[in-house]
Amino acid sequence: ILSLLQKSPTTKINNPFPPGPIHIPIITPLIWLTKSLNEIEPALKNLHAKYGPILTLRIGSRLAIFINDRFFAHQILIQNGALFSDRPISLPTEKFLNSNQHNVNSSSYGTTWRTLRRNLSAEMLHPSRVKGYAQTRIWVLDLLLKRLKFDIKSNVSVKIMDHFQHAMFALLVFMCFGERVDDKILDDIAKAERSLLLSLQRFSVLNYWPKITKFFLRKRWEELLRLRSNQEAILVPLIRARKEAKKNGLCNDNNNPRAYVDSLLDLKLPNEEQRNLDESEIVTLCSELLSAGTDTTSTALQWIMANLVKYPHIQQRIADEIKKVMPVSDKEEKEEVREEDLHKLPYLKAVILESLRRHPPAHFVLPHAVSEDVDFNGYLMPKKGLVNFMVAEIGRDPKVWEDPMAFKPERFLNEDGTQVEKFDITGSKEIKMMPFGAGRRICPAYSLAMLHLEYFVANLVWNFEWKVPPNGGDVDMSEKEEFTVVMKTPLEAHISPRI
Ligand code: HEM
Repeated sequence: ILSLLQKSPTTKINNPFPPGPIHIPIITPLIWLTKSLNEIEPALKNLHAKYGPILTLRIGSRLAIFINDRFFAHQILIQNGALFSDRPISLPTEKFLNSNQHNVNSSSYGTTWRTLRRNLSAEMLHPSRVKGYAQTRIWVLDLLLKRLKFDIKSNVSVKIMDHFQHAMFALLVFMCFGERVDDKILDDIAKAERSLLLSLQRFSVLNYWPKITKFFLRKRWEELLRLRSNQEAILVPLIRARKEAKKNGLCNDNNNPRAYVDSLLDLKLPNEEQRNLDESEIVTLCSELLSAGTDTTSTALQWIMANLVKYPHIQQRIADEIKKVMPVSDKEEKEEVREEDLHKLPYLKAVILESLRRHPPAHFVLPHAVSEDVDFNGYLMPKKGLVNFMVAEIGRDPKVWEDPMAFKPERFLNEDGTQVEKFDITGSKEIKMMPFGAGRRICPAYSLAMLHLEYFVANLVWNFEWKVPPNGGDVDMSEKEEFTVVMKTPLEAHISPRI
């Protein structure tokens, strides 16, 4: 209770906080606290309509500022990035899972974050490294197509989300540990990661009055410990196996590109006496890569394919575009669409951008923390205050996007069908949508994610025709919150080989 009564940090700036709804000490902060961000999204939309594009909520002991305006977002994230790129101090359960803020997404804006992010960007996401995993993508595509072909033999329609998640997982596990783990281990890793992700909200209550909850909610604390040790029990053997292989000089040749774990085993933390990461921290960082990359990408894939089922003419146009770049072949098996050819497919890219605009997998970014008191357009943004952005709303702004709820890939094309001046998804010059965030904390993997989406969608359309199942009615595009914002009714499609 004491923490809920804490005063706002003292400040020399006398401006008011941005406006917000009535604050009843203890009661309203607790009400907001019990809900996830996605749960309060509808309330936030109403509050923005009432108070304008910048508003304040007190959530627990924290002051949270929400932005629903692309110019403000640009001012904060790009023009004043250094002041708004910190993360909040993690709560006890979060600290337990993120190794005391030793991963990219949770670490404070400073040397550790820079070291971890630079390592991820240089070692895994640099174009030369991404190229090194081209064979892995071919293998995963083959895996995905085989699973779909197997499924359509016995089923009239296929629930595709599991297949997408499995494929993304296989790909990221390979990039992480440098090996093709068998299906059983893959399943175990996926289950361990998902059960942690989906339980986070349930554990949040443990962060308040830990001394009391440790006693009254002992079972829940034990469950958290069990989930983490289960995750370690699965991932540590893979880390040790790679360490051994590295020692024996078996890693890092053409057949065996450098894995994320290799880079983590070599990494030293400059502001912690150049120490290496310990095993538990490596588990945390690998888990971050897997969870940040799997659900986001497979959710995006599902929304894209749902739109292609809903709008067959858009699907057909992609298929026609691909046909033009494919070599004539007399082989019985279809050739795959190669990633070198993706740049020749502007309509495909437009479809993917339109889907990320209309159905961003994340409706908010991760909370940013303010580094020092800031006078922002006459309001006080206090040090340690949280700032977040209405990502979905910003991409649906009718002042930028005509008929914003309609699915129109042509928005991203010139009249002659070429790409509109390379649409800037990073928002560095101006923000029109921000599915990957923007500025210093932007998703470091946005190019890799775009590559994955283009490569898999191209090949899924090239290999199959996707339709509504017989008697399936229309595709239900309602949203539901999980870790990402997913389809409320998961996509079920009737798929048949494309002739
Ligand atoms: C369609 C796929 C993806 C979407 C929509 C997406 C979206 C996002 C968003 C909105 C953020 C938060 C930005 C902020 O806090 O301002 C983020 C951060 C992050 N993403 Fe992604 N992401 C995707 C794929 C990936 C993949 C494949 C990886 C890893 C291989 C990844 C790794 C990360 C990491 C490490 C961060 C934290 C960055 C930091 O705090 O510095 N993401 N992503």
